[in-house]
Amino acid sequence: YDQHNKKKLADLTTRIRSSDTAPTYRNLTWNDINFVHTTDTHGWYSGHLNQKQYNANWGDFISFTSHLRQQALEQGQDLLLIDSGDRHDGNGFSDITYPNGLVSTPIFMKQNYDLLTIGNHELYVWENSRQEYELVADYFGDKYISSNVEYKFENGTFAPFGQKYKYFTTPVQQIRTLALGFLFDFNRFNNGTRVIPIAEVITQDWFNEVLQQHKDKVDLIVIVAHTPISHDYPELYNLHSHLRQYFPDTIIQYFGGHSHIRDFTVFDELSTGLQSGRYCETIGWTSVNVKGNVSLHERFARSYLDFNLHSFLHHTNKSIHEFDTDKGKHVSSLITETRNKLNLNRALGYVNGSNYYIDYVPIDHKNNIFDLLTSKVLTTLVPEGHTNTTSTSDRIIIINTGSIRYDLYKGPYTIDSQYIVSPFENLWVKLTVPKSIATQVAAKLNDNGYIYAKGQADAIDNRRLLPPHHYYSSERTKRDQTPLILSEVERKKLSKGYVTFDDFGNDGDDTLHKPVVNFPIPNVVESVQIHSDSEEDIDLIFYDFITPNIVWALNELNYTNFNKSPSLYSSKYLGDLLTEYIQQFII
Ligand SMILES: Nc1nc2c(ncn2[C@@H]2O[C@H](COP(=O)(O)O)[C@@H](O)[C@H]2O)c(=O)[nH]1
Ligand SMILES: [Zn+2]
Ligand SMILES: [Zn+2]
Repeated sequence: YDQHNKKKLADLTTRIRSSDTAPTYRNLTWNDINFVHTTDTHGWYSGHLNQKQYNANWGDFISFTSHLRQQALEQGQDLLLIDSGDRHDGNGFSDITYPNGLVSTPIFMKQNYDLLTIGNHELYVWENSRQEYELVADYFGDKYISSNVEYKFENGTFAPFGQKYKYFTTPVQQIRTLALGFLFDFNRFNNGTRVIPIAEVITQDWFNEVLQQHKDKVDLIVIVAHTPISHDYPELYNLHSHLRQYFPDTIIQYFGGHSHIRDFTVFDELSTGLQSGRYCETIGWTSVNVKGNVSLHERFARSYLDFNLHSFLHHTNKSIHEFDTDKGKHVSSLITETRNKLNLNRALGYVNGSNYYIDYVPIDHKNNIFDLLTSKVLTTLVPEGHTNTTSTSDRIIIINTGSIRYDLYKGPYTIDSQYIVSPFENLWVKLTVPKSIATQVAAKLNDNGYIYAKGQADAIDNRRLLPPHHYYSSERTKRDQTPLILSEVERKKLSKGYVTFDDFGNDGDDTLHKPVVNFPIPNVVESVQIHSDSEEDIDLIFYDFITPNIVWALNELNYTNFNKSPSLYSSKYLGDLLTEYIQQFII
């Protein structure tokens, strides 16, 4: 804890002292009921050790919410903590253990959430689902809401993770609340679980009986979802139309996730949705006036808080010396101890020259990580049983961009860095196909919009498996942030960060930033390694995880004459390949 806090204090004092970088903040708007939301934390509970603007850890977050709860109480208002799932995959803190999350999830659980639900990353591997059911859902009891995801017992029966719904009255304002939880129509769940699509749930008797039973007893509906709230992703909007049949005049607050963006959308005059980014970069805030006949903007307010101590001190009006609670301090110590035990900070190499970004630069830019992978790193992939690549024949290697989880920053490259960038332990498999076909597969997989494009959200659409890194739907654009106070902003140098344009405008980010631009990234990228003109068939190599997508693309290309189960090409994980490349070459 001391080591962690000394570094943070040092960061902080430099920032506070050098007033030209001290950020300009937008304050939170409080109301009858206030919500703090996290989603897609993906194991980032240590904080971002090399990004000051996200330098708070889970212990700081616990201290922060403890002060917010106190403030709500003093103001005679309610405050609820909500999480929308995806709690590992993408950080060494969660992924270095088997199963993922073994030591990180208990730290996540130290935060006393009031409502939480399950993400798709809790469903790929059965061990994670069992941990989620037996540890997390069991611990949170009726606060864990999952209306459409179930866990299968050995006897073949199913039960929801936690509860299918929760009906309760809030402690301060006595707001009668019905809470439901939904995962998007995810079809890669392991066979010890199942996901019932929202479209099916709204036809089920149990669901409509719950709505019918509560239709005159509810002041507020809360939907905790691991489902995007963007307008061009239909599932929650279809749910909303159904709910409005039973609750035409009830306030409905949605909390979304999965697409890793900051977002706030208006469902109707009495309903909005908040989504709170990813990777402990963002804490989402929304407050709701549940009384009276007020306008949309008087009823709802939202903020996106940068996950850093400076922001937390500002919003709680605490000094660094009075901020840490005992529990927050304890969790910070636990994180430091656990990281040391896991040896996560052990350097494996060094990234010298520059950062390699996922989408801060165009996909073909020399500082784009996919350019580094396809033009350099993947050329070093050696077939199983071979010792070098000299003998490799012409080949094309395809990876899904969703498998690369974060930028590669210059400086020490540690065990943690490897998991942060490329956590998935996928085998490489191959199909030998005509060159003329192999060269079209990546384009075929990229010529489809992600599942958010209208009409493509149906269950058979296997393109859902390949979302771009984080998805800004077509109507989302990046605009310069309206300065809070022009003269103040002119005088201060803004740091780069999120500038979020949503249905309420672009004043949601609590910290003013110079916008980072997110360039579009495709579903897949390919490393084309063809050196001869021969018309021989070539090896098409890809992660075993994306086999369904490759098979889909080959069928779409009317090429069906292949063995449906590809053969093993290499068991060298991409993360290890990248590490070896960094150790071998100065990049
Ligand atoms: N190559 C692999 N990609 C994977 C694997 N598991 C997930 N993924 C990718 O992640 C996204 C979903 O991430 P989310 O945080 O947005 O839910 C998924 O669509 C894949 O692109 C894996 O084992 N291997
Ligand atoms: Zn996620
Ligand atoms: Zn997800």
